[in-house]
Amino acid sequence: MDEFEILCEAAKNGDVDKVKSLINSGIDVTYFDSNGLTPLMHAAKHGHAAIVKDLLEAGAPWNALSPSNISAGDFAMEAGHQDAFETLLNAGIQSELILGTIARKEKSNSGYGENYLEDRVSFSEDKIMDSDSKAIMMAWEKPLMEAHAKAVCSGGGHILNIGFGMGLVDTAIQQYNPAMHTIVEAHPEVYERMIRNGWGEKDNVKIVFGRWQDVLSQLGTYDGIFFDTYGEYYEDLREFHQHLPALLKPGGIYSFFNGLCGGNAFFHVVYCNLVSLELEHLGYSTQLIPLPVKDCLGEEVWQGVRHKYWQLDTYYLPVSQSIEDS
Ligand SMILES: C[S@@+](CC[C@H](N)C(=O)[O-])C[C@H]1O[C@@H](n2cnc3c(N)ncnc32)[C@H](O)[C@@H]1O
Repeated sequence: MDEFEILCEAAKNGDVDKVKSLINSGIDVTYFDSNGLTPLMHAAKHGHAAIVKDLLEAGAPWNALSPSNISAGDFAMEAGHQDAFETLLNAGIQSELILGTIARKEKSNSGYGENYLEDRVSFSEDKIMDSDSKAIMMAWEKPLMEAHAKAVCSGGGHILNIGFGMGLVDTAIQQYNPAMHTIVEAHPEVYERMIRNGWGEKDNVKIVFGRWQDVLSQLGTYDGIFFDTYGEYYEDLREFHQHLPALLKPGGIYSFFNGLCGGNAFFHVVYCNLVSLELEHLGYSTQLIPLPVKDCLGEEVWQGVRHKYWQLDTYYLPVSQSIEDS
C-alpha cells in the first residue's frame, strides 16, 4: 500500500493517530483512491467525525464528488452519522460564506447574468427553453407554484411576483383575488407573451417590464412577495434579499423558488441553511416546508432538456417573515 491508500484505510478505520501523523508529514489530503473516493469521504461514510474535522482543517475539500456525484456530506447523511454530517455542514456553510464574499467583490466588475435576456426563448405547453436547451420553467413545478402562491397570499393585500415564466405562480395568485398583483418580468419575449395572453388587461394586475435590479424604484411595499428568476446566481438572490426590508410590509410573507443546488442532496442542505442564516441576519425567520415531488418527476419530464435542475425527492418550500411577526 502506498501512503495515500494507508490514509484512506486509516480514515475508514477511525485511526485518528495515523491520520494525524500522515497529515503532519504533509500528505496530499485531496487524493482520490482507485474507486474515486477521498479520505474525507471514507471518514464521513464510517462516521469518524474527529477525522473528518482533521482532514477538513488540513485542506480536504468538503464538496469533492465521487464518480456517482456523492459528496462526503451525502455519505454521512445517508448513513445517519450526525456528528460527521454537522462538521461537514458547518464547513460547507463557512466556505460558501467566504466564496460569496469573493463573488460579491468580483461581480462589481463583471456585469454578468445579462446574456440570457438577449437570448431567444421557445415556448411549448409544458416548458420554456433557452437557446441552449436549458429549461427556464417547466410545468411539473405547477403544484409547487400553487403552494408558493398560497403562502404569499395568506395575508391577502398587495402581492409582488418577480419572474413570470409560464405564469403558473401568477395564475395561482389570481385565484386568491389580491387587491393588487404586481409582476416584474425582464425577458422581452416572455413579456410580449404575457401581454398577448391578456395579463395587461386584468384590473388588479400591474406589469413592470425590466430587470428587478433596474425597476426597484417603480415598486412599492407588499404583503406577499415571491421571487423566481432564471439566468441569475445565488448572489442575485442574496442581493434581492437586501431589498426585502424596503419591499415587505410588516407582517408580510416572503418566499422564493428553492432550487438551490437541486442536483445534490447535501449541497442543497448547505444552501438551505446558508440562505436561512442570511435571511436571519436581515431580521427574517424562515420555515422550510417539505413537499414530496418524486411522483410528479418521471424521467420522461426531462426529455429534450439539457440540464436536470432538480433531482431530489423532496422540495423545501421557504416561508419567511420578520422575526418580530413570526
Ligand atoms: C423560472 S421563470 C419563473 C417561473 C414562474 N414562477 C412561473 O410560475 O411560471 C423565471 C422568469 O424570470 C425572468 N427573469 C430573469 N431574470 C430576471 C430579472 N433580473 N428580473 C426580472 N425577471 C427576470 C425570466 O425571463 C423568466 O420569465
